[in-house]
Amino acid sequence: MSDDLSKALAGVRADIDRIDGDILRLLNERARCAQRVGEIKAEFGDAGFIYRPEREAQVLRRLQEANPGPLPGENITFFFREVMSACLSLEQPLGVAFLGPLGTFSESAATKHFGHAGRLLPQSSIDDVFREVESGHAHYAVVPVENSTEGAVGRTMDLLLSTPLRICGEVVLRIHQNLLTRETDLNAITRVYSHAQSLAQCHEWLNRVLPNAQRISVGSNAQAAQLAASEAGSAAIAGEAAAARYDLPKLAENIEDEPNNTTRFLVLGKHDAGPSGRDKTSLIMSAPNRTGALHELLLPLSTAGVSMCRLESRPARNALWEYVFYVDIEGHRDDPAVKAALEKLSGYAAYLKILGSYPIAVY
Ligand SMILES: C=C(O[C@@H]1C=C(C(=O)O)C=C[C@H]1O)C(=O)O
Repeated sequence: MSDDLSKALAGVRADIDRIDGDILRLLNERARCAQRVGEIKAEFGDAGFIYRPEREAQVLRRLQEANPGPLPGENITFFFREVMSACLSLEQPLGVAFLGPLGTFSESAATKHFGHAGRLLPQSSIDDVFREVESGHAHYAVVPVENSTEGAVGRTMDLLLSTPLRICGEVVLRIHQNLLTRETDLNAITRVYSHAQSLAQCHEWLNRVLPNAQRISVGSNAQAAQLAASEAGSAAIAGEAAAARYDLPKLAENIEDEPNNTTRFLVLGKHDAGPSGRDKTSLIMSAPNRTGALHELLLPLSTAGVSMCRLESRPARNALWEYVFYVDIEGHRDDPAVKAALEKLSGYAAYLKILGSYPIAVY
C-alpha cells in the first residue's frame, strides 16, 4: 500500500471510529429514554402493554421521510426495528410464537417485525401458535394470512373466527423460494418436500424442471429442509433462512412462478393498536341469508367514505352454504368515519367481530 493511500484511508477510518463512538453513545442514551418510558408508565400506574405498535410505526415512518440517503429507506427501517427491539427488551423481552421449526418464512416475518432481541417460540402448527398466546405463554403471535399467488391461508382465517386475540400489526414479506438439496444434479432428485403453499407457488417451475419428481407436502418448509438434509435423492423448496439454518446448498434460486410473490402475516396479541395515522381495521361479518344482504352490509362503508382493501368469503362451517366475510378497511376504528360505519354495520350484520385496528406495514 502506498503511503498516500494509507494516509487517506487512515483519515476516513478515524472519522468512522469517531462516528461509531457517537452512535454507541446515542444508542445507549436512546435505550435509557425507552427505559424511562417504562418507569414513567409504572409511576402513573399504567399497567398497559409495553410494546406499542402504533408508536413504532410512527417512529419508522418519520425516519423514512427524514432519511437523506445514501442508505435506502428499507435499511433504515431494518436498523431502527433492531434498535427498538433492543430498547424494548431492556424492559421486557417479548416472546413471539410462530409456525416452526426455525427457518420458516414465519420466523423471518417474526424477526423482521420484532427484531432479534425478541424471544423466538417456534410451534408445530398454526393452532399451537394461537394457543401459545391465548394461554399467556407467549406475548405475541405472527401468522401467515394471505399470499399474493395462493390467496388466503385457510387455517389462520378459521382460527381468527373463534380466537379472543386481537390483531395489532401486519408484516409483509417478499417470498423467494429455492430448491435446497445436497445433490448436485437435478436428475438425481426424485422427491421434493415443502409446505403445500410453497409447492403451489412453484407449480409451473416444478412441471418444467422436475416433472417426474414426487411432490410431498409437509408441515412447514423448514421441516422440508430438515428432511432434504438427511435423505439422498431429495430436495426441499424453502427460503434463504432454511438454507442457512440447515446448511443446505441452493441448487436453484428464485423458483417461485410469480416474481412478486409476497406473503402478508398478522401480529396477534391481547390488545390492538392505537391510531398511528395510517391504519387498517379487520372485521369478520356475516349477512342474513337473503337477496342483496352482502350489498347492504357493504353500503355503510361506502356511504361513510371508508375504503375496503380486502374481501374474502369462507364457509361458516356451522351451516351449509352459509358464509362469513372477512373485510379489511382503511382507517382506525377510532377514526370518526370508521366509527360511524361500524356502528351502522352492527345494525345490519347477523354477526360482526372486530379483529382489531393496526398500523399499515412499514417496509
Ligand atoms: C419507548 C416506548 O416503548 C416501546 C419502545 C419504543 C422505542 O424504542 O422507540 C417504541 C414503542 C414501544 O414499543 C414508547 O412507548 O415510546
